[in-house]
Amino acid sequence: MKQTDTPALTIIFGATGDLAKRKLFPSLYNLFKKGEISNHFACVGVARRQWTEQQFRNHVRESVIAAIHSNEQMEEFLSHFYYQSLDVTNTEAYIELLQLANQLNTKYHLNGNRMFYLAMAPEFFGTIAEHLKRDGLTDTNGFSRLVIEKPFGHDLQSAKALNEKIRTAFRESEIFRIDHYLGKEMVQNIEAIRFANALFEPLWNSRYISNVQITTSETLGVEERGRYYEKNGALRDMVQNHVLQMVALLAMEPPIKLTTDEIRSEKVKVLRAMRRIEGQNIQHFFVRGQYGAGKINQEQQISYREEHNVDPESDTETFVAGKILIDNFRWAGVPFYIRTGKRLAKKSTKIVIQFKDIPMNLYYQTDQPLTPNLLVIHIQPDEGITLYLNAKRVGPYLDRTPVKLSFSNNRFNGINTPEAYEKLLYDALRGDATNFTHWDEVALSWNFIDAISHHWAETTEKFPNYEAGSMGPKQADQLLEQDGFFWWPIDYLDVDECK
Ligand SMILES: NC(=O)C1=CN([C@@H]2O[C@H](COP(=O)(O)OP(=O)(O)OC[C@H]3O[C@@H](n4cnc5c(N)ncnc54)[C@H](OP(=O)(O)O)[C@@H]3O)[C@@H](O)[C@H]2O)C=CC1
Ligand SMILES: O=C1O[C@H](COP(=O)(O)O)[C@@H](O)[C@H](O)[C@H]1O
Repeated sequence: MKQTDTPALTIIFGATGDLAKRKLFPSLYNLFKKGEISNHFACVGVARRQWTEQQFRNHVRESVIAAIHSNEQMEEFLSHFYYQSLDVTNTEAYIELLQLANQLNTKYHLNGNRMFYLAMAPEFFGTIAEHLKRDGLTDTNGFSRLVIEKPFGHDLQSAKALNEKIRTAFRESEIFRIDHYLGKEMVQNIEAIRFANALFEPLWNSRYISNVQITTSETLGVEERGRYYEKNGALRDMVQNHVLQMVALLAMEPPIKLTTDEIRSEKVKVLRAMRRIEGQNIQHFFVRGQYGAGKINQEQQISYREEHNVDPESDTETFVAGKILIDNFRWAGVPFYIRTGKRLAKKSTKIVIQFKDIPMNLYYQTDQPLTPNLLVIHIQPDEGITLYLNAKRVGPYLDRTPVKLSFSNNRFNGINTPEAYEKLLYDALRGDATNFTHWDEVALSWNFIDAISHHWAETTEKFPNYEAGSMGPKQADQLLEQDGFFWWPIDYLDVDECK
């Protein structure tokens, strides 16, 4: 059986919350079943409510069953779970946690290794980190790692303040900032597609690529997260982190080695090269939207302003489209279009690389342009790659027709590709920080985003400006039309539609 052979105690702060229930416990269970966390593992759940150990174990069991409908090895798995009721703002409480950590260290032979997972509201991140150090939890003869959830700050200034606080207790190499998109199979595949194929890398530049399109659309609204979303909006919630990380992976230079530091250093260069758009100019580059009522899959949806915990006159954006320019030798003049939004027509994340037209059309109907070559990376829910080419249509005429070469990861790896959180937890336990964001990346991303959010805070938009079930406001289409492009429709691109 495969084992990380990394004994460790995982302490989850916010263990009774939504993220722990939906993502963390099912991921730990999968790792346990696959033998990827060893028997030398223990997990302590921390939250305020006064649960017994048994109540907590029942909660973990229910969470796992609800998420992955499996009960196998469950009792053995649950026997590694403990609970500590604690208010993280209470200075006294950490002493008991330290005692429990020490006991479990002895019982499970954990070599003093500790991973602190902060699955709580961000206002607590700094306080917890400070207490962990002050009360001796980080003072261990094994490793001490902090896994920290988003949002990492609200803007550059608050992110810096948070970073300074956590850096009093943890070195940069001990901090694992989660961006769950970096745990997705096909996001990780971007590097392999680019750097393991002789076919693409020579073409991966402004001479051959006309534009890049990244769409990450959701059918969900804000669900129970209205309070959080009101303060953040789509720009901070999705673009600052997930979308810019995908841009960086697509645009970076080949690293000299596939190591954490080399990859991060190339991503940082892309984020530095992104043109910072300011003031009135922003309206030519970025579009915001907010959903009104509408239908998705025949079901009527309410408008954003009617959602729970949302201001009925809210100006928070639930949709962003933008054009990003990367001012370096490779990408000068190539627009990277991005869009993300809630209550759109379909749940889908796709990247389209559109190649430039060939210099001359020799085929029948030369007055009509050939379909451009496209490379589509399907991130979710379908996983795969499609290459759109032109081929000769069967028959006597020199006519051509578009054809697709498709690879579906679902068919290749089976449908159960590991959940992003499972991979990221595994990486953090092994100490591999490649798929976590370095502080420099976070700071540069905020610097880019702040210019837009500041401008938007000073100006208004007529909201709502798109219907639930559509693909966003019409201004998002105009953003491409002004450059002579259009968004490739996501239905047309679906991998499973391939003939
Ligand atoms: N849920 C999701 O899908 C995602 C969440 N995230 C991030 O993960 C983090 C957690 O989110 P989520 O799980 O949704 O939040 P929840 O509100 O569901 O959970 C918050 C948790 O914190 C505990 N808590 C609150 N105050 C205290 C306190 N003073 N002392 C100790 N425990 C406390 C709560 O338990 P109790 O009330 O018992 O104290 C609960 O376990 C956030 O940073 C969020 O942005 C990121 C991506 C997705
Ligand atoms: O980080 C977040 O991501 C989810 C979308 O994640 P996905 O894996 O389902 O694409 C988004 O709904 C949420 O608002 C945001 O905080």
